[in-house]
Amino acid sequence: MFGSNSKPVVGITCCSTLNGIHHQQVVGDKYIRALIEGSDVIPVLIPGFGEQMAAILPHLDGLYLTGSYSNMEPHHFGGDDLGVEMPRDPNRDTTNLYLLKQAVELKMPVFGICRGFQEMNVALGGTLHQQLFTLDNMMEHRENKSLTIDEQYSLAHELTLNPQGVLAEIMAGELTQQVNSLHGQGVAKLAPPLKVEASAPDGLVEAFSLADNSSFYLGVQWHPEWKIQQQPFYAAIFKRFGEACRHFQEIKN
Ligand SMILES: N[C@@H](CCC(=O)NCCCC(=O)O)C(=O)O
Repeated sequence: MFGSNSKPVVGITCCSTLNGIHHQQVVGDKYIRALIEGSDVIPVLIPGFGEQMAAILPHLDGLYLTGSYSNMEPHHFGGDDLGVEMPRDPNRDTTNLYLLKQAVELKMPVFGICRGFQEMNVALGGTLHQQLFTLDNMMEHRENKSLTIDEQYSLAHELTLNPQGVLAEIMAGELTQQVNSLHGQGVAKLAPPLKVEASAPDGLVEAFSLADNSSFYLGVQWHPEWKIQQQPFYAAIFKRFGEACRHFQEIKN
């Protein structure tokens, strides 16, 4: 986008929020900061205005999907509307699901976190548990909102990596890691093109990538963007995404 010697450009899709009576398009500062510091790329924000936003894709070297307190609307994955009050962001749903399918076609590197991870699964035909916390034999994956922010994002459970996955490769075969946990939904059916990269002690899918490794498509349920300098595992994931974007930048033309 900015010349052949420049850093890769990565699109970050926005959330729609209300600021007073005004609708706004926003991305959390921590997500942008981690991308700049950890992946060494130039971030560009993509507003959630639907399929027309795909016109930006030829100018990008990667796509990055953040977490959000909002939940995907269940009709996107064939789920029932449970009739419960929940934060929604239908503009983000439609924009991200469309951009994800296009990015896979282009073999563009994609990295998604928490809600972004859930969107990546649904975009390729997977489904979600809408209320993990009501299921038997599942751990509590939600944060305790009465705690400080540092406490909420502190390490919460173990993760077992797939020895054949990219995460295991990044961590030189160290198959046990620790991660934070701040979500109420989770993967029910994994989309057919995906393979499990990591799982929680209760068996929940915590990370995935494309089974055929045809492109970098890494989704993680936890929040590696939180203080990446303090967690070598988190920093290594951002570094690897940056490398994938640099490689894509080199080969795409
Ligand atoms: N709403 C979904 C996804 C959870 C999620 O992305 N949380 C992000 C919290 C705020 C942040 O750190 O950006 C779910 O509950 O599963």
